[in-house]
Amino acid sequence: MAKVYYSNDADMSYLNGKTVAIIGYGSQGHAHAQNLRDSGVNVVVGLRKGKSWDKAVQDGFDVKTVAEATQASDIIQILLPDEIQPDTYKNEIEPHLTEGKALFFAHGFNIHFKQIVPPDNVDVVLIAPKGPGHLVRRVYEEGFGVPALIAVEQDASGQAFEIGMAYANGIGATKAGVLKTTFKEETETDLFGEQTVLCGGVSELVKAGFETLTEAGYQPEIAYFECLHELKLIVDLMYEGGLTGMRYSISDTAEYGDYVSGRRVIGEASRKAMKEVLKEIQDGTFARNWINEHKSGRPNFNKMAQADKESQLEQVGRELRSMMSWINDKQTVKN
Ligand SMILES: NC(=O)C1=CN([C@@H]2O[C@H](COP(=O)(O)OP(=O)(O)OC[C@H]3O[C@@H](n4cnc5c(N)ncnc54)[C@H](OP(=O)(O)O)[C@@H]3O)[C@@H](O)[C@H]2O)C=CC1
Ligand SMILES: CC[C@](O)(C(C)=O)C(=O)O
Ligand SMILES: [Mg+2]
Ligand SMILES: [Mg+2]
Repeated sequence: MAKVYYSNDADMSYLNGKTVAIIGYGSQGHAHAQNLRDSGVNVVVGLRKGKSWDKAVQDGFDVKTVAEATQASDIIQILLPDEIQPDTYKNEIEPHLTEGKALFFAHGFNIHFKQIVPPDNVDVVLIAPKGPGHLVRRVYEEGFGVPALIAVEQDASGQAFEIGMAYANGIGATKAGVLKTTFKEETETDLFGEQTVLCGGVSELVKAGFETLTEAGYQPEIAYFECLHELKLIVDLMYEGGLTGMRYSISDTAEYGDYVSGRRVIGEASRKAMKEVLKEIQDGTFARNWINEHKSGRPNFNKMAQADKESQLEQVGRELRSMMSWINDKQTVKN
């Protein structure tokens, strides 16, 4: 079982006299910066000129270039998109990463796959909230916290874990619980989860269900409601009460169908495919492919994204969501 740490295990004095640079002010960046500031920590934000820069200034932060923010700080939390991090690190962070500083991440990809190799004389720590940044901020404002993972890859100071726990406390995570892991475990399980279940698995399941119904002659709008729209209702029930909670709320007819048909759809073939995906994550094949895809201008990524955007499922979805006043879909085209 994972070891879990709470507020009593954190000592904020490890951040006394220290400045934290939050590099990036997107989903995670704005939440870490604001929560730490509200917890009394001295924060600067590192960015390039643009939308996020203006927002961070508007939110009252001392905003600097990434190089200046790194220079001015003791703890540097990199909250840039993962594929951008290696170049920004090389050009703007590494030259100012002097002995005794600490490099923080919210996802282990670049350390685990050696796209960033920090010097031996700095701490390397992971604080990964298990929720999107806007939830991390909202729950903190409500007086609670979102659970997070903590991992130490390099402990140059001898205090890397304690500094990490103080940081986790500053963003509110210790109120919920902070689970100890490693960069390897966080990276591999995060990639596995998003590819096979949360993003890749669910998207393909939805597409397959929608196409099966429409090919059988059912109306696309009805297929959309049954295979995508209602997913949220079911996921919300799972989120609140696990599989048992979800099954408590659905009809017995649905529950019986769940038991007898679910495993026919996600059967041995899917489990075998999941094992293959996991192996390619573990042996670095996926990381190598993604890094090369990004470096070569993302031709396949763009092609696949475009194909799904133009699919009947997405066209019907945009139309139907425009009828739903409570949904804020920035992509919905209203007639
Ligand atoms: N999103 C999430 O829920 C979670 C994310 N993570 C991890 O957190 C990290 C950050 O992800 P996320 O918050 O989603 O990222 P976002 O895409 O939301 O934000 C990225 C930020 O980086 C800035 N940025 C992009 N390129 C540069 C650059 N070249 N120089 C300076 N600033 C730049 C962007 O500013 P601009 O406006 O200028 O583009 C923006 O402020 C990643 O490691 C991710 O894996 C971990 C857990 C959950
Ligand atoms: C599930 C997607 C995720 O892993 C996340 C928000 O945790 C990501 O990389 O965006
Ligand atoms: Mg994740
Ligand atoms: Mg991820």
